Amino acid sequence: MSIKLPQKLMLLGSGELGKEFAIAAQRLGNYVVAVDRYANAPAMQVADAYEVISMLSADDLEAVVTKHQPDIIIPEIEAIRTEKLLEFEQRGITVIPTAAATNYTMNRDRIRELAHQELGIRTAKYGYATTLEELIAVSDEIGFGNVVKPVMSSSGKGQSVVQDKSEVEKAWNYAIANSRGDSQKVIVEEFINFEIEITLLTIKQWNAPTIFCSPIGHRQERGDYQESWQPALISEDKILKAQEIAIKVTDALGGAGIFGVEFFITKDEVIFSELSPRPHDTGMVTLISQNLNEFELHLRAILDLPIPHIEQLGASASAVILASQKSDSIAFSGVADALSEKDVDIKLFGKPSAHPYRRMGVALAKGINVQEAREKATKAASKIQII
Ligand SMILES: Nc1ncnc2c1ncn2[C@@H]1O[C@H](COP(=O)(O)OP(=O)(O)OP(=O)(O)O)[C@@H](O)[C@H]1O
Ligand SMILES: NCC(=O)N[C@@H]1O[C@H](COP(=O)([O-])[O-])[C@@H](O)[C@H]1O
Ligand SMILES: [Mg+2]
Repeated sequence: MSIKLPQKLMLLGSGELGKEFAIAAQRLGNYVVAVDRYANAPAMQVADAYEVISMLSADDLEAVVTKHQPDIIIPEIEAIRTEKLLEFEQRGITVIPTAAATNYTMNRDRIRELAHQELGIRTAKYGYATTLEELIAVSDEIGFGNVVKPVMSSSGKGQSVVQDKSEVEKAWNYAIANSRGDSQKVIVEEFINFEIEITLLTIKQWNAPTIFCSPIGHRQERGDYQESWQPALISEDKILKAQEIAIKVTDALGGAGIFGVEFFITKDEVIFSELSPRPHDTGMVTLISQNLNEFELHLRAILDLPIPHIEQLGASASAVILASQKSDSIAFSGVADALSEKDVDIKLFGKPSAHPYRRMGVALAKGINVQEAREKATKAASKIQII
């Protein structure tokens, strides 16, 4: 297969990850339509056209696809009416990585069943609940501490760590209140006491073997990523084990594009957690750490362009810049100060409004080792204030 350029690409979801993808796509002259639930979303600012719709509405999706006639649809978030994507695919539009893959990963339960039940991959012990009573019962089976998450959510929304029985009701209410769409189902997972958690960026190509980036280590708070670094210092045999699992899952999902495959690494085990069939937030470190970043890799894989070599450029890190309060008028201070240090870069996403913990930007750094890179990135991020 050889894909002619330019292509008309429709991004479903237009946040910071979509913005960097749109920039990569534009650099090869493609036409980008950015879609999201609110106006002036980051990717819309760099796209040829944009649409504001509910991506959970089949009618809204139909209207924008009819209007723009994209060659390729590229989901950027999980919460999309994925049944509609199956229909578009049947009508001959390419959906990345495949419509079935977006359907599997829209909810945590489907991808978990695929990995654990069908492919026999080691995951945390887990169960589901659709009422508080069920959650109480299933929590007892799984044991404490455990982690309760809505089956449809991302970036830690609605997620809590439950230490004992007295906290179950609070976790239920929090999960249901923060679930995306109309889902009332939660997953309970055994708490894994990992040494490190990693994202293995896995690039599945149309006509070439699957390739990998060097593993990315990360640290999360409230279920949301705070800093990431590359390379993650884990043993070669654990990397090979993670690659083997990533190949299994991504082969089952099919198609082409980058996947962020998440693992918990314990002293003896490599435990599959979940995956994004698209660039991963922790993979923003590749904006500084590689010759081709995760967005360029996604684009090349989608457009069947060669990836002759992925070069890791040395110890690098990213640290998030979070909002601390609600605001509709965003301005930043401290940018000059943060950029005064060598090998430090800042990306500000241009989100039009803020609320507590919303990710507004990211600081990137290179260092003589991972520890120094992390310190530089964290220090740079801390200098940026939202005023
Ligand atoms: N079973 C578990 N044991 C220990 N920690 C966990 C467990 N499940 C989740 N976590 C912690 O919470 C983080 C977020 O969980 P998870 O990746 O499932 O949520 P998410 O909302 O899909 O996040 P994202 O969309 O940003 O990838 C994990 O990266 C990990 O740090
Ligand atoms: N872990 C998934 C993730 O990082 N997704 C990224 O965050 C955006 C939503 O941000 P918002 O909630 O601030 O609008 C999404 O559009 C995507 O770029
Ligand atoms: Mg995750």
